[in-house]
Amino acid sequence: MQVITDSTVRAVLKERPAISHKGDFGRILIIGGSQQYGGAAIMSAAAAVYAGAGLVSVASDLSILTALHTRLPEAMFIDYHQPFMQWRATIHSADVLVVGPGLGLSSFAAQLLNNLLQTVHPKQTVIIDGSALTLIGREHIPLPNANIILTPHQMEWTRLSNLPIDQQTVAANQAALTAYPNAILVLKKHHTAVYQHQQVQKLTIGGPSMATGGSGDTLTGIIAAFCGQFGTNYQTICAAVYTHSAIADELAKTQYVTLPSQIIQALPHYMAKIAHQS
Ligand SMILES: NC(=O)C1=CN([C@@H]2O[C@H](COP(=O)(O)OP(=O)(O)OC[C@H]3O[C@@H](n4cnc5c(N)ncnc54)[C@H](O)[C@@H]3O)[C@@H](O)[C@H]2O)[C@@H](O)CC1
Ligand SMILES: Nc1ncnc2c1ncn2[C@@H]1O[C@H](COP(=O)(O)OP(=O)(O)O)[C@@H](O)[C@H]1O
Ligand SMILES: [Mg+2]
Repeated sequence: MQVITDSTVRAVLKERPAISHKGDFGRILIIGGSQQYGGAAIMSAAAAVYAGAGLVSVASDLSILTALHTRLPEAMFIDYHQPFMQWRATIHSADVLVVGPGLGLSSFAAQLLNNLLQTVHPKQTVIIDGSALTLIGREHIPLPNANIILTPHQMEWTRLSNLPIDQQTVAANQAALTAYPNAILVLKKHHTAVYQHQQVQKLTIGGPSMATGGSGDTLTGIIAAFCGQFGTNYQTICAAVYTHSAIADELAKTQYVTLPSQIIQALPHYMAKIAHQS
C-alpha cells in the first residue's frame, strides 16, 4: 500500500497569492457540539481557523457560545436550535461543512442531520464525523450527492460497514465503501488509511501521544481548511491527515501526550515551514 509522505503536503500546500482575500480560502460551517460535548465543535473550529480557513462559522448549542468566543473570536456562531429554515441560507453559502463532532445522538441531532443532508448541494464538501457517523449507521440515513468525506475511527466504521474491527482488512473496507460510492474514507487508527474507490494510502507516522479525546475533532477542522483552500480531492485529504500526525510526532519528541489544542497552535508554523520550502 502506498505511504503518505511529506511530499504530498508539499504538493498541496502553496504560498498564498499576494492578491487574495478571506473569501478565497474557504467558507467553513461546523455543525456540532452540544451541552455535553461543546469542546468538540470548538476544537474543530479552532483547527480550521489555525489551518488557514478564510471564514469559519459554528452552528451549535447556545451554551457553548461564550467559551467559543473566548477561545476563538475569529469564529462566527449560529444557534442550531433556531428554526432550520432561518439558517438554511448559511448552509447553502458554505464551501465545506463539517457535521458531527460532539453533536450527540439525541432525536434533535438526528433530525438536524437529516435536514442538513437534504439541503446540501453537489458542489459542497461535507465532512461527516463523530456522532453523525453513528446516527447514519443507526438510522440508515442516505448520503447526499456532494463531495463526501467520512472520518470514522474503527468503532464508528463498524457502525457504518458492519465489519468488526478485526475484519477491517483493506479488501473488506473497499467492498464496504461501495455502499458509499461518492465518499472518500479516512479510517482513523494507528496508521490511518485513506480510501477512494480502489485507491488506498496510509500513514506511517502518528502515535499513541494522539490517543486523547479531541484528536479526531481537530482533524476534521484541518481537513475542512485544506479542502477550503486547496480544493477537495484525494491528495488534499491525504495532506491534511499527514499534517495532523506530523505535528503530533514533532511535539511527541518532548511530550508524552500531544493535546489537540497544542496541535492546533502548531498548525500555522508547520504550514509556513512547508510552504516556504516548496
Ligand atoms: N471534548 C469533547 O467535547 C469531546 C467530544 N467527543 C465527541 O463525543 C462523541 C462520541 O465519540 P467517541 O469517539 O468518544 O465515542 P464512540 O462511542 O463513538 O467510540 C469510542 C470508543 O470506541 C472504541 N474504539 C475502538 N477502536 C477505536 C479507535 N481506533 N479509535 C477510537 N476509538 C476506538 C473505544 O473503546 C472508545 O471508547 C462524538 O461526537 C465525538 O466527536 C470526543 O471527540 C471526545 C472529546
Ligand atoms: N495510537 C495511535 N497512533 C496513531 N494515531 C492515533 C493513535 N490514537 C489516536 N490516534 C489518532 O487520533 C485521532 C483520534 O480520533 P477520534 O477517535 O475520532 O478522536 P475524538 O473523537 O476523541 O476527537 C485519529 O486521527 C487517530 O488516528
Ligand atoms: Mg471522533
